[in-house]
Amino acid sequence: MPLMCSLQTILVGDSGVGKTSLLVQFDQGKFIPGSFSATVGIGFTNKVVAVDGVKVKLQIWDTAGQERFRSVTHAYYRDAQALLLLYDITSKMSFDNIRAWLTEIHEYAQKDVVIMLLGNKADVSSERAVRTEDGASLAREYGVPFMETSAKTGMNVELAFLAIAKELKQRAVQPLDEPHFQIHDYIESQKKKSSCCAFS
Ligand SMILES: Nc1nc2c(ncn2[C@@H]2O[C@H](COP(=O)(O)OP(=O)(O)OP(=O)(O)O)[C@@H](O)[C@H]2O)c(=O)[nH]1
Repeated sequence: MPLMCSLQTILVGDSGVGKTSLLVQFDQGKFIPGSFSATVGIGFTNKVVAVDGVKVKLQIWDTAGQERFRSVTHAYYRDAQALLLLYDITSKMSFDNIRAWLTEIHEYAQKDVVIMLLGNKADVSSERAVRTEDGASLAREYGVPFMETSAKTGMNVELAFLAIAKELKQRAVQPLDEPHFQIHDYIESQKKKSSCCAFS
């Protein structure tokens, strides 16, 4: 299978929402429970995924959510083609901060960056502080796709990254006058499928 393109994706959101855990789950298929060790600065992982018969290399940058690293991470926004913006469904504050994150993204990232909103820690339903419909409605307001994920169980983790890879790959190969791949429709159809079938 030929390697088609290399794409840069960046994970952002408040400290502790689960950015590193999401990336570890996607890359290694595991969740490391226990004490929380905040990311210092920035790290990255390369992951090759197959999209419609071609290989796409995702270079995924994992940023530190802590305020004191903000100027370091801004520098990486510029080169990103996609951005996964996370909040924690058990933290209302992390959700309330999403608007501020989006303001920063619009200031520093490329105009056509693909943004996806993720409500992580969906496995911790007993401590839920943000309703699914509130996440969906904020995403609609900004015109970005949305899903809830769990870095612990793996729920929707692969789907989030593969939807991004598919969107970016389509943008890279598709002439502008052809009908565009619809990331929202794709995610909804895959969410319905995933309750019964493997991702394809
Ligand atoms: N139950 C549950 N815990 C999670 C999930 N994702 C992350 N955690 C836990 O939340 C804590 C913070 O996770 P990290 O992945 O380090 O968070 P981060 O967003 O990378 O934090 P910074 O590096 O400071 O920006 C850790 O204790 C994780 O084990 C999840 O989906 N479910």
